[in-house]
Amino acid sequence: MTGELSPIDKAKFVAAKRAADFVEDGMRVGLGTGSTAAWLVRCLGEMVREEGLKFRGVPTSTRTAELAREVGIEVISLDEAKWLDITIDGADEFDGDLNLIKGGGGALLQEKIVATASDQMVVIADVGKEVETLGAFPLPVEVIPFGWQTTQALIEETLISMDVLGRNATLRMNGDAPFMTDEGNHILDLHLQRIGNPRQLALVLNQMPGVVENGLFIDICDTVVIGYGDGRVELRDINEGTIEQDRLDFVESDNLFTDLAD
Ligand SMILES: O=C(CO)[C@H](O)[C@H](O)COP(=O)(O)O
Repeated sequence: MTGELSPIDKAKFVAAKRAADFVEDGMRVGLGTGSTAAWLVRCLGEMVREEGLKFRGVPTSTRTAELAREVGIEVISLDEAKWLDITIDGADEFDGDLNLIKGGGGALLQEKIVATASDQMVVIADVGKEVETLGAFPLPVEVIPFGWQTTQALIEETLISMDVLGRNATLRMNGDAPFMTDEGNHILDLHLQRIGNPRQLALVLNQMPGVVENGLFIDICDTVVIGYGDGRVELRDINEGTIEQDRLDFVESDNLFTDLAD
C-alpha cells in the first residue's frame, strides 16, 4: 500500500485498533471478514508478535484465515473452539438498535454462525455505516445454486406481497461468472431501499426453499465501535448507549498504520 490512507480507511483502522483491546489472553475469538476486519486481524497480529498476546482465532472466511495465519495468529475451526468469547466483525450498515446488514464481502453465512456462537459480538465500522433505517445497502441473501432463478422469483414475489419498496434481486457476479461463497453458494442482492421490519423480513427469507441465510443480523450485535476519519472512536453499547468517546493519535504513533501507509 502506498501513500496516505483515505479518511474512510483511517476510520476503519481506529475502530479496529480500539476493538483489538477487547481481546485478552486465552480467549477464543471470531475474526470477521472485510476491509475493517482485515485491519483488526493486522492489529491483533501485531499484538501477538510484539506483546505476546495469546489467543486462538476462528476466521469467518478463507480470506481471513489466510491473513490471520500470515500475521501470526493461531487459527482453529469453530468446531474445535465450540464456543467463542467474542467475535469482532465489520458491517455494511447498523441502526440504532444495533441491527445490521452484513454480507457485502459474501461471508454472511459463516459470519452469522460464528457471531451467534459467541458470548458477545462487537462490530467495527466507520461512521458512514450508521443509518436510521436499514436497507439502502443491498441486502445479501445466500442461495444454493440449484434453481437459483426460481428462488430469485420466489423472493421477488414475496417482497411484492409484503409491500416492500424496492423488489429486485440481482445475482452477484465475479467478473463474467456468478460469485461463489466459501460454501459454494450464490448471493442475491436485494435492492430494497428501506427495510421497515427487518426482523420479519429475516424470518420470511429464511423460510424459503433455496435460501441458506440472509444478511440481516437481528439482536446479535452487543457493541459497535465507530471510527471517524480524524481518529475519534465511539463505543456504543446495546443497553447503555454511548459508553466511551476517545481519540486515537494514530498518525504519529502507530507503527502498523504508518508501515501500511508507506
Ligand atoms: O459483512 C461483511 C463481509 O461479508 C463485511 O463485514 C462488510 O461487508 C463490511 O466490509 P468492510 O469492512 O470492507 O466495509
